[in-house]
Amino acid sequence: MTDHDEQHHDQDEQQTARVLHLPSERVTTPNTEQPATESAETEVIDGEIVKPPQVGQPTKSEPGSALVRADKRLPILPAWAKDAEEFRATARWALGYAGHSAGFHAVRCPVYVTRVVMRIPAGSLRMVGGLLRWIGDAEGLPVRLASARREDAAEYLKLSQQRDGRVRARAFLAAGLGAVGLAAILLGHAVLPAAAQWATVALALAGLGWLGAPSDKPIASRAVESTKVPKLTSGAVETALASLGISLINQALGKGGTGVGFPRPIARDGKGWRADIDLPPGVTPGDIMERRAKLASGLRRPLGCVWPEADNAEHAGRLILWVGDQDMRKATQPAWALRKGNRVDLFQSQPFGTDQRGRWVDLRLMFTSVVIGAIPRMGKTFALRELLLIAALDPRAELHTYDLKGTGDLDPLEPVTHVHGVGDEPEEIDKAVTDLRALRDELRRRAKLIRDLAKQGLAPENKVTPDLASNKTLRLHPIVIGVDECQVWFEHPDFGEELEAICTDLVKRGPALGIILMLATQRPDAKSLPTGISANVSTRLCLKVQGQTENDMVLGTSKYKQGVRATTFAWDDKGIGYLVGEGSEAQIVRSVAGLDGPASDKVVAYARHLREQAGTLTGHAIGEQLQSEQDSRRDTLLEDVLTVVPEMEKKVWNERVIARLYELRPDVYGTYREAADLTAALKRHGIRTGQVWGTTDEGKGASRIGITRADITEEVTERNRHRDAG
Ligand SMILES: Nc1ncnc2c1ncn2[C@@H]1O[C@H](COP(=O)(O)OP(=O)(O)OP(=O)(O)O)[C@@H](O)[C@H]1O
Repeated sequence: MTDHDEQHHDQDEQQTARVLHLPSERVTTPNTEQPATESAETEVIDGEIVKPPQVGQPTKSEPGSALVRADKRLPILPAWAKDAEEFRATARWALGYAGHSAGFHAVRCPVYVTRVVMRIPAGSLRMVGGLLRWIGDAEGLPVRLASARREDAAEYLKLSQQRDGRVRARAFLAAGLGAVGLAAILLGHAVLPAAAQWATVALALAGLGWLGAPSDKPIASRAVESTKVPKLTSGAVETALASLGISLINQALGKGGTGVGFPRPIARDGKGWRADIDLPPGVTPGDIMERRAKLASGLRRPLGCVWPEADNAEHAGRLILWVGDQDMRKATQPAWALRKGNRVDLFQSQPFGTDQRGRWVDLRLMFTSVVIGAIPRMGKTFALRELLLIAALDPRAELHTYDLKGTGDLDPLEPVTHVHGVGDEPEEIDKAVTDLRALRDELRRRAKLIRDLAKQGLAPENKVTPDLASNKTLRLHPIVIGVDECQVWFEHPDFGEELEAICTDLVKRGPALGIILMLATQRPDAKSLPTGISANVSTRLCLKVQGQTENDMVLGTSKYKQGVRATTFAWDDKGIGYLVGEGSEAQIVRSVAGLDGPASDKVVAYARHLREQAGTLTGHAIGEQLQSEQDSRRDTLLEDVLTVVPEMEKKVWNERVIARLYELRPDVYGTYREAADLTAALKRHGIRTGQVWGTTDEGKGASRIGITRADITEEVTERNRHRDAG
């Protein structure tokens, strides 16, 4: 997307301004990148050629003011203070932490009191002993003894005199303080209320008890040790890194090594701790991510809490380690704004899932195409169905849903979908072929229409705008096609190539024209997800996969090398995957949990209600069947009749037209046996047949049922005129 596009989109958003959700992070940002291709590794996609600096040469100073420096400014406020949701989460954590400590100590109060009482004698002795040692100048004793051992009479005499003076002074001071203390006690006893007196006595006894506690056994136990979420410390991180068995790290952490760097303090980030780590030279975040389970073991945390990531904005050795308080797969997700139904505008970003920090990640479906890949049972269908549910909540969107596995996972969408295919039986494949051929024609119609509208200044970016999509007469509403287990189509022996060609076209040209293709597959390889499609798709979601090839097939070339590895997900990480949105960095996202069949039914019920109000229920949703391939061929009946009846033949008997039609297309017109068949077929096109005069092969004149060519010409002309206008 160009800047211009984005500006326009912003305008669109302003025009249709309606706050649906306050995202903390947008997935959709302007995309200037070309989709990854197989050759992307060797191609310069974007950027300028920069001469590498010569070693040992002085680097040129940057032009401009001496005050302008390339120093990186750290944010004034920490991330958690800038986002309302995060602020609340952090405050909740702090309050919880304080509450826990308070509760912990409150429960142990009787134990603490007993400990204090038991330690009062020892405390008293310690206090008296300390006082006597102070008055007797005990600290000077070793020096005096040393001078006595050396038999240095002069020095000993000097030290003794000093000691005598000090003892005298301290004795007086102690006696004075004692007298003042006694007077204060008597005064307090006379003037203070009884409660204050008891409190003072208790405080004094507590002080004695505290004094009597051995230093290795404090009176209060440590509350933090018993909290479920220990603070992440640099020491813990280093221990965990050292447990990974990476020799470069072990060298760095060993004696005389450089250690690992912590460019900023470990701090709270959302519902967890974030550590930015400079790994030793030669170690990449990918090396750590591969050993996520070992890292979790080293940190003594559940696997679902430990999320190492590469920081692509920094150098290749910078790791961001986020350690959540709770296992991501068990953490309760904040409520999904669309769960109870909500009108949606597909031109705006909608909440799709939550990241590790529990923040919503939004996705804009318009102008995109989606591929979802994962091994079976990881939540692929749930994610696809969620996207279709979001689409269903925009009453303008026309849905085409294909559940090629045939288990009915997409059936909840039946009340709103325009075309619904289930399974891979021949008639279902026929239906899909017919539908996709029609969609290809629709794509062409839209391309032409957008071109015309752009000339009139109505489509400034040569793509569908919210206004154009809402204009019913233009028929530029969003069309959303969701296909689960799409490999069934592309591997089909007869139609595979054709379906692949159409889908490739839809992925490439569809987004600008308001056609959104979403494909999900459990076997992301070149056959089930053709490269023409995988290279051009703009939004990718990859749940757990087994290897690098599948990873890069779904997420884009080189993603594995860059450290974006969906192979690191565990078997229990259901619904958790890497999401690469349009022009945005890969991020870990968990799709909406608990969006099962009954929950989907509720969303669909609302979506249907919206469509009933908007009058946009069509096709399968209102019981209309998609015209079969044969039916759609009959659409060319009028043209075919005009082909077989030359202009000079004004009127022709039905039987003769049927014979000629059969010669033209035996497979289509083989079912026409008598004149009435043609009469019935023409009637569906609004054409009436009647008695017409003609001559038999033997030259005899007769009146039989036939057509008037002019009626058909008129109807075809009229229809073409309407189609062009539409
Ligand atoms: N966001 C999520 N949070 C928790 N569990 C989830 C989430 N998404 C899906 N699941 C669970 O994962 C399981 C598998 O989901 P789903 O049927 O979508 O997998 P699939 O990859 O499509 O499997 P298959 O290939 O067999 O169709 C379901 O039981 C579902 O409850």
